[in-house]
Amino acid sequence: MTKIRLHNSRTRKREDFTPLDPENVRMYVCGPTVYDRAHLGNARPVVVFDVLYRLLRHVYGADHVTYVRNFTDVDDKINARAASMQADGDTRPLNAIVQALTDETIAWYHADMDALGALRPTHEPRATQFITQMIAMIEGLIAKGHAYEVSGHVLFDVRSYPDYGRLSGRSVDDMIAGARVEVAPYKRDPMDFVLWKPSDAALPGWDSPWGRGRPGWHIECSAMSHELLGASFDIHGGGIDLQFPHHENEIAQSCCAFPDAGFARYWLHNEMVQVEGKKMSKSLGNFFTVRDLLDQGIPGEVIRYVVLMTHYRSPMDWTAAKAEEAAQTLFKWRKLTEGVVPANVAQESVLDEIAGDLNTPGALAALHKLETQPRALLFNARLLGLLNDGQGAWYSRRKLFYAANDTLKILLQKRRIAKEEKNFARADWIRDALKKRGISITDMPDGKVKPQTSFDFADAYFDKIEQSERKEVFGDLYKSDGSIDASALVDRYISLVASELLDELERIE
Ligand SMILES: Nc1ncnc2c1ncn2[C@@H]1O[C@H](COP(=O)(O)OP(=O)(O)OP(=O)(O)O)[C@@H](O)[C@H]1O
Ligand SMILES: [Zn+2]
Repeated sequence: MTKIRLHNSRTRKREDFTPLDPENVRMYVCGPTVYDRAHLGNARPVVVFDVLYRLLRHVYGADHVTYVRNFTDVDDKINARAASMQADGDTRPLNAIVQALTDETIAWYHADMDALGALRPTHEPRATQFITQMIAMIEGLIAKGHAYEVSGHVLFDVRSYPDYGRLSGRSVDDMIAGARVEVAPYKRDPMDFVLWKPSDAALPGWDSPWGRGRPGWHIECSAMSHELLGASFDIHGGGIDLQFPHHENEIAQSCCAFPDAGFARYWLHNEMVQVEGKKMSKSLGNFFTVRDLLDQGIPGEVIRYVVLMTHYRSPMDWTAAKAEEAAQTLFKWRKLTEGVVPANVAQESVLDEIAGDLNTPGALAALHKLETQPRALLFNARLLGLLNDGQGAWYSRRKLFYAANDTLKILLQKRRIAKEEKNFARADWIRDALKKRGISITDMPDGKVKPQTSFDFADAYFDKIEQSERKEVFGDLYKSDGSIDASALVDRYISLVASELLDELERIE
């Protein structure tokens, strides 16, 4: 069996991975707070843990892995967004806005992450569906002396858990000094964090022993992982920005609620997507969404490849050069594997890299060496979630486009040959047919031919094409604002005319 080795943030060591139960390997990853489109940073853990999920499925069998990734659909950031929508004129009650906002954001998230070739996790619990379990867990923590109620709030008492801070390797006093902790008069210790807080009538809220209120963020993950994976499970993942305080707090809650269980055994954290050295984040406003990239015509598979180019424990950034390199490689690989039946064997060179703490750049390098074996290339690329069926539409479009480019070359070559053969009627037919469609060709001194047209012809052509067909013919040219570059449109127009004329030539000959 393939030996999986993972860097465990908790021990700060690379460890052999042995699941509690190989029949049911269990992983929990913190999912998004749903009030906005996912940015590229949010997509990174999705891709990273999808690679791990695929690896576990490969090694233990697809039916022997349970992967849970939650949706945080109750949160002050969601309430704030809903309130600002109300301020902007949305007349619905706040609760209705929150419901619509979270539903819509989840649908976007699914569409965007599907486009990246990420498998849907086994369970995608919404926090609001597990309020009962959260309340029960909080009651248990109070009963054991790990939490206390003050004026409608329930707080976790960090001093009651001596291991608090172990995950991030800090003492409580260091954390107080370094962190921006909310100081509140009702806290016994500034590090104590909220398990439950009161909601006024307008805000989402649930009845509880402490009055109508809502859960804190951290308790959501403790309750949902316990409900769906049990008190002990194998892997817990998320971005490094969650290590403290979120994961520290999850550990404190779960280990105090179920002291005989171990909670999560392997902790994995992905490093951040950065923009000019800073974490990409909504609050800094330095982000672009996955949807922005897709709308620019960058295929999801290319975005995924760019993410895989960097090891998950190193910071990464997005550059146009990387996207270009990814697109060229994937175009080549799709071409090599067109119509090929995948070999059903994982290549050690690829698998060892993935199993060695998810060394995806190493795995990509190993895939390059498989280019002479298309069947192996296809199977092993799919271990990384690349070259999936149903994700190659961009390839077909691009191929069509290249083919259209080729047809222009072929057409002009036919004209050159006709001239050489003194078949001037044919050479003139080509020139005149192009001219009729607004494309003039100039013979350059170096023997090359330069096609030229005015934008008006391209534009008229565009207008003539049925709305429903436009996506097929011009889909890859649209920019994120919905417009098409004039020069891209003109180039495409010339290519399309050339292929039409080639067809016509074939018919009349
Ligand atoms: N720049 C980033 N790079 C990598 N992962 C990130 C980045 N920003 C957020 N994440 C991860 O995305 C996942 C979803 O997190 P969440 O929805 O809480 O993001 P967020 O906190 O709303 O984003 P932001 O930090 O932009 O406000 C988490 O696992 C988090 O660690
Ligand atoms: Zn979490």
